[in-house]
Amino acid sequence: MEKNVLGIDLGTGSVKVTAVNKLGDIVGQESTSYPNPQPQPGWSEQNPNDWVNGTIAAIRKLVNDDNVDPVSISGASFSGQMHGLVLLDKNNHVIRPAILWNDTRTTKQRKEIEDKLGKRFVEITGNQPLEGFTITKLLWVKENEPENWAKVKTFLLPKDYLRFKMTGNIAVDFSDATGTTLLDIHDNKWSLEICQVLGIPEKILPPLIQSIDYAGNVIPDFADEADMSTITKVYGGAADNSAGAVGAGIMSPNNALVSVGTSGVVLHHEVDLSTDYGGRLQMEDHSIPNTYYSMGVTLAAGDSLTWYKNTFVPDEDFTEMTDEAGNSPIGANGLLFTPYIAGERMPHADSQIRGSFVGIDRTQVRRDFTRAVMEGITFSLKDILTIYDEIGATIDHVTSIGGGAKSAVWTQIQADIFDKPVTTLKNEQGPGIGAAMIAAVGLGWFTGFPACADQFIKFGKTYEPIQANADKYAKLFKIYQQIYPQTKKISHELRNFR
Ligand SMILES: Nc1ncnc2c1ncn2[C@@H]1O[C@H](COP(=O)(O)OP(=O)(O)O)[C@@H](O)[C@H]1O
Ligand SMILES: O=C(CO)[C@@H](O)[C@H](O)COP(=O)(O)O
Repeated sequence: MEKNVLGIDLGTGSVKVTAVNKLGDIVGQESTSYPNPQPQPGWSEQNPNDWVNGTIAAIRKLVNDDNVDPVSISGASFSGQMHGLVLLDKNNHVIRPAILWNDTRTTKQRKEIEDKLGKRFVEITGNQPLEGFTITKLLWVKENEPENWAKVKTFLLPKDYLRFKMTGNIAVDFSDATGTTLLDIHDNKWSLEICQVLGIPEKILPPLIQSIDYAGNVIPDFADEADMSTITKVYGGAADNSAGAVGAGIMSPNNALVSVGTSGVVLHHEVDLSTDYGGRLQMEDHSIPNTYYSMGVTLAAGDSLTWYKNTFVPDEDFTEMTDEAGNSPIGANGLLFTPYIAGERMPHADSQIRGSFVGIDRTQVRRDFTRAVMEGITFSLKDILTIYDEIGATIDHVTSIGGGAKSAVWTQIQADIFDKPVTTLKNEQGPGIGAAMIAAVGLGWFTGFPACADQFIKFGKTYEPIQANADKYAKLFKIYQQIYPQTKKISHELRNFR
């Protein structure tokens, strides 16, 4: 009988489940969307049980509509949206909605950590204590919801909660543990120094596992609900950007990953911790054992386009809308957009900045606005690539994944703005393929990730930069870079009106 692995990509907009056979062929792919409530400006939450129910619904469709035999599913693993805080009580029940990676309510807690630990925090974790990271969310609950804090037995990251519901076992994998910024990245242990200084009880720290570690079989309750078999072995899984890098074959430093999902990411493979980014970029443990990756994150990349579409173009699908933008010229007839609609993380770690359209002219039409949004998101990723340039990294090629890579118009814009060749995957779901690869390596189907990559990764088209476009974008990028410093004060003053 054919054997398959499941890659479960728990994104912010939806969960995508991909079944892949031993040859690396996708034999089924299903997804379920779920809401992302924003109860106040800057807040972003999700109900962890929506992730579980969404995954169950997607797997049921895979089994019943795509005819993936449950007994053929030898292994499953995960790619998960990072940093989100799931708090569990003594009965392992969820205490409050998860506080997500793009929730920026925690500026006060960020400052407290900076005041108490200063540079030492970056030395230990490889990261700054930014609003997005789990540690500031823990402190926020401790300070603002003492009744919930008193109930906390442990905490998990999003995909780790899903794994717990599938296997009954509690653990966090290392690639998501660095994203909490509570892990000492040098010795891969929870930092008791940070816990002590910030008053976080050691007893709530969950056990740590590697991405490729066996984490248990699917338990009968979950198998019944999802039409699965308890034969399926479950493996640790990884932070979505780690899994995305694996699924896109980013295994050397000259090839960067760009991901446009809800967030936007530029990611660089790091063989060790020798490059000191000083917290300007994130540094994370990788799912490939004993390696790391650095990355910069735009908080609202695909999220900006989704906001724009829902608000102004609700009756067209993404493909129609982005294709139409292909008929607007480079620079959208003089219109620029900054995607800071949820604040920004990198290069401007500013929870109060907000987005803007600059240069609106009465000759412009809808396609210009759509193009400006797509270009502005891409400029924000170029801003991150510029940090790598300054540090001296040699990146000569980009692999592009995530929902944004579905659009040929946008991928060409990426090639032109980055002024580098950009390759897509045949199936843009890099994180899902990466998650399936983790299960395949965990099962021992392959000797390691490089051998699995040879079989599982199928590249699509390469978009070469068009020099005339790249030259125009280089000039526009200089203008784009002036918008943040010039709108910062205005954005901050508007805070009280949001
Ligand atoms: N056909 C398309 N063309 C361009 N962008 C798209 C298309 N479909 C979806 N997107 C963008 O991709 C984003 C979702 O990407 P995805 O990788 O699924 O995100 P997540 O993992 O955060 O759920 C959306 O926010 C949207 O902006
Ligand atoms: O915060 C980060 C990475 O540090 C985000 O990249 C999240 O991991 C969410 O990812 P998507 O839902 O956009 O894939």
